Amino acid sequence: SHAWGYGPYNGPETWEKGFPVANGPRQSPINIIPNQALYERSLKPLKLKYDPSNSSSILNNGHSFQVDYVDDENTSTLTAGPISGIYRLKQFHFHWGASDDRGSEHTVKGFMFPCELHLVHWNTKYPSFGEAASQPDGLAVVGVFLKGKQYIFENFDPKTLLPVSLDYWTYDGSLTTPPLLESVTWIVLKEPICVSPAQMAQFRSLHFNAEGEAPCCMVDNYRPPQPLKGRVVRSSFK
Ligand SMILES: CCN[C@H]1CN(CCOC)S(=O)(=O)c2sc(S(N)(=O)=O)cc21
Ligand SMILES: [Zn+2]
Repeated sequence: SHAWGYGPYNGPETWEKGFPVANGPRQSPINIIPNQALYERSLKPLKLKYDPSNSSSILNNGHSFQVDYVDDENTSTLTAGPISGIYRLKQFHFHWGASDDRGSEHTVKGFMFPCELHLVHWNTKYPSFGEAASQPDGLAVVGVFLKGKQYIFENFDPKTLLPVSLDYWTYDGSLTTPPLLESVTWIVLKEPICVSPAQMAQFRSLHFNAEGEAPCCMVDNYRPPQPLKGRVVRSSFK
């Protein structure tokens, strides 16, 4: 079977063939309707602790580009928020559009941002990332919207990718790419961060395919919103 992707013949509408869970009860992304979210004051603030020295590599995996982290210690972790226990940062990556009118995976009242960052963490109650990825409480992904504006990065560690406010929406969902595992507690931050048009142009200059082949720009690598199927989205803020 041909590999999954985002094109007309292997895109999100075809994924159910290889991955029947595509029509499962807790698929991601979703459209977030803020005034239908349930404020829960018992939801704790997120605690994100990142050690920049844990970053190990950056690679184009043919679907996005991702920065991988060394995850054999609790030095870059997500705790509190809607989760219990300690989740370790495994990698972060992005999804974006061919133009600024689309690209994010989650939408807010139908609004699409040009880009969305995903910080992927796994539950250390399981022996490994791979094991955690198949458990209903195995992963926690922090989603951050990106919008257009001039934005300078002073130095580079995941903290600099986070907005001032860590107010968030949370719901039980899945990977947004195959294998679409329904193992993700989604934590979507309300406040976007800013990137410049030049930075978005850099994203759009990446390619889906390998060097030497006819270049195919890596754009529109997002899955559209999936049915809520009765799930409740909770918010950490009023
Ligand atoms: C291109 C492949 N993407 C997936 C690879 N991984 C799954 C590994 O299965 C054992 S993963 O856990 O690193 C994640 S998180 C994620 S999203 N967009 O929901 O945040 C997609 C993937
Ligand atoms: Zn993602």
